[in-house]
Amino acid sequence: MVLQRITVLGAGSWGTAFAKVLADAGRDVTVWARRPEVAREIRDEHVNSGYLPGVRLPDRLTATADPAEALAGAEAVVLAVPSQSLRANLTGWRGLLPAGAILVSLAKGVELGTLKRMSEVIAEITERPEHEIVVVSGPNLAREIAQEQPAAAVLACTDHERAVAIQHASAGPYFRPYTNTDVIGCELGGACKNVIALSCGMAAGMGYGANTMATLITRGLAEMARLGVKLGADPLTFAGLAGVGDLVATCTSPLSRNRTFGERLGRGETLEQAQRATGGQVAEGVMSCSSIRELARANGVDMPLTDAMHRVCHEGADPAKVGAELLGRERKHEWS
Ligand SMILES: NC(=O)c1ccc[n+]([C@@H]2O[C@H](COP(=O)([O-])OP(=O)(O)OC[C@H]3O[C@@H](n4cnc5c(N)ncnc54)[C@H](O)[C@@H]3O)[C@@H](O)[C@H]2O)c1
Ligand SMILES: O=P(O)(O)OC[C@H](O)CO
Repeated sequence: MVLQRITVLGAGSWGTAFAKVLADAGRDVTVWARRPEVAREIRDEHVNSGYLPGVRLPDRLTATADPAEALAGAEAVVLAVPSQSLRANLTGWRGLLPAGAILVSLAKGVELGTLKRMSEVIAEITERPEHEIVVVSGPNLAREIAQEQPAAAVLACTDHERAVAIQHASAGPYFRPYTNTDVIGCELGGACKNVIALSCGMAAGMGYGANTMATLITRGLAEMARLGVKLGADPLTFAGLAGVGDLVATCTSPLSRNRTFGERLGRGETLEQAQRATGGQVAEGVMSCSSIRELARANGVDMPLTDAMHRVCHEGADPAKVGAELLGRERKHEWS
């Protein structure tokens, strides 16, 4: 399957950076931007100054604010909007999706209310089988990729052929995509790491150092793997790019919006203050801590860090008190 014409729906940080990856790999790419002025800037000036300032976009990448125009003739459609708005956006685009186009999800989250992974939401709205959906995950901070810093990613799809098609369409000198058939593990890894990154940011904001970060990353990995395995994921996935890889990148980088958001909470800001300061950029963990916590509870899985972040974000709990409670829990074996 050779793909040439690809549409990216969403012109935020990762949508634009991934569109650049595809164009640099030789694909003809059209980006849909919600705001016409963003579409115009990408199309005419080859920049997206609001999301990726200083990055020159390839000439073969164009943009429009008209979804019908963006989607005409697309062989693959990349969904690059935040998790909690994917359902509403996709419902509007449903009738415009070309038959047979491979659907690709960039979103990292679990839907509030339904507790569905993004590929499950896409399958439900489009009435397509899940094997037609490819999930992109891994340590992929958009700004670094847009600057052409080397990185790898995972393309997960239960249909290996479709994953390979997107692999061929996106592989290039600075972007190395691997295929994987464990969609559940890759999606849960991507969603859960945002919550753990919030907790690492919070710890940094409280003045803690490397030992605390390493503890949160490692125990975060333990709880996300516990949930994943319970829901049918391959435990090995969590040792890979969509697990520990993305955890390390997001939990340690000042570029991560989740980590930065958590840092503000750790410094004593309220949720509203932190939201105002991040100026509309999405920190998916803020919502996913609640949906993942609910998913874990429904499946009898213990996720103390996720529960703690829910309490800080949505119940006004004091970070220091929550930290003390985490340390004071019943003592246990590392793997129990
Ligand atoms: N930024 C990254 O480094 C990165 C990397 C990997 C994965 N992701 C994931 O990709 C998804 C998209 O992230 P992003 O960084 O491109 O987000 P972003 O906030 O930078 O951009 C979101 C885009 O979606 C559009 N949009 C449409 N409907 C919206 C709505 N109701 N609310 C908000 N925005 C709406 C916005 O206009 C914008 O173009 C997220 O799930 C994120 O976790 C991001
Ligand atoms: O900036 P964040 O925190 O949304 O993280 C971005 C990516 O998911 C990192 O892989």
